[in-house]
Amino acid sequence: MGIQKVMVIGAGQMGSGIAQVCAASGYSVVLHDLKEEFVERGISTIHKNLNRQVDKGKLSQEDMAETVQKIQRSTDLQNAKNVDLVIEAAVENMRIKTELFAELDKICPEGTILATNTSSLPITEIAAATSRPEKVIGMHFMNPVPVMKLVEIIRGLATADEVYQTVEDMAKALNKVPVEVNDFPGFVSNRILMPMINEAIYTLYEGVATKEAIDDVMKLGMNHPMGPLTLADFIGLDTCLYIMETLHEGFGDDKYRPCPLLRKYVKAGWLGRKSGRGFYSYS
Ligand SMILES: CC(=O)CC(=O)SCCNC(=O)CCNC(=O)[C@H](O)C(C)(C)COP(=O)(O)OP(=O)(O)OC[C@H]1O[C@@H](n2cnc3c(N)ncnc32)[C@H](O)[C@@H]1OP(=O)(O)O
Ligand SMILES: NC(=O)C1=CN([C@@H]2O[C@H](COP(=O)(O)OP(=O)(O)OC[C@H]3O[C@@H](n4cnc5c(N)ncnc54)[C@H](OP(=O)(O)O)[C@@H]3O)[C@@H](O)[C@H]2O)C=CC1
Repeated sequence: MGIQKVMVIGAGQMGSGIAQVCAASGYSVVLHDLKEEFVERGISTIHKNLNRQVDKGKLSQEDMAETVQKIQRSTDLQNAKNVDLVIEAAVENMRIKTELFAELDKICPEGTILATNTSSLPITEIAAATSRPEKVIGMHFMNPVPVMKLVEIIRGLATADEVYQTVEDMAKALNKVPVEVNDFPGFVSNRILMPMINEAIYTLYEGVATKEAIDDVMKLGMNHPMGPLTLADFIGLDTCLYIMETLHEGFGDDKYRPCPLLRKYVKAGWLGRKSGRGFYSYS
């Protein structure tokens, strides 16, 4: 099962990064989002990242041009009709993902693998929206995609071994390190990371310390590259809330209840770095 052409759905922070690394490794990429302006925003992020590498002398102008020209823009899902692999990186919402997968199942050729970059949602449930659950798999990249080495690969109940192998090979071709995990809420990464972030938000909510102090404790005391509140802003507070809700519902255990302050910020539209304000302000 050779992968040559990939559609990435969602041109946000994850989708743009995934499109960039796929194109840089020689794959033809179709970057799809609902509106042209979102696709253009994703393309401009890719330009910014590649330009940074050119400025540092890590990438030549020619290689940058070659990468950029491998990315085709799309606002019509029918463009999935001739791709070998779809990597879905739209918003963390089960209804949106199952609707997309049901539609892709109708559009894509029989052999096309449908992967999702979901942070926490059950792969098996997403797969059940299609008539090809054996070709549905989780391919969970980490943020920022061009930098982080891990790709968590999640098998759904019906995922075929051959499909797993193809996706693992592709992750290696992208110069990433694949790690296989089973289909449980939050997989491994967010089952461990997100309760820590949620606890940091409770620590702020209960007035134990300022946001800066909480971040400093974890950065200087535990050597984390970013404090948990800075990291929450970086991931997106909406995504953090959706993940906590998936853990809470999926395990039925109140230890996963999202902090009310997180809910309040998301309701206010304070989504973190991507909206200009979260725990911190970004101009
Ligand atoms: C929610 C989920 O489902 C799963 C997740 O993704 S959870 C989030 C996982 N990610 C993390 O935990 C990230 C934690 N933070 C870090 O590792 C670091 O702060 C960081 C890599 C983001 C930045 O590192 P830093 O040392 O502070 O900054 P800096 O020196 O400027 O950058 C290091 C490199 O990353 C690159 N970089 C930084 N931010 C970037 C971005 N947003 N996009 C692309 N590249 C970026 C820089 O260009 C630089 O590249 P070179 O080594 O080629 O020069
Ligand atoms: N942020 C992170 O650190 C990580 C996130 N993830 C996962 O990746 C996915 C994307 O997250 P992220 O990139 O941060 O989110 P963003 O909000 O940055 O981007 C999501 C993009 O998808 C678009 N979109 C929404 N619905 C559709 C649709 N039906 N069809 C096509 N495009 C759509 C959005 O458009 P609009 O603006 O109109 O909504 C937006 O441009 C989520 O599932 C998330 O859980 C995985 C790893 C890390």
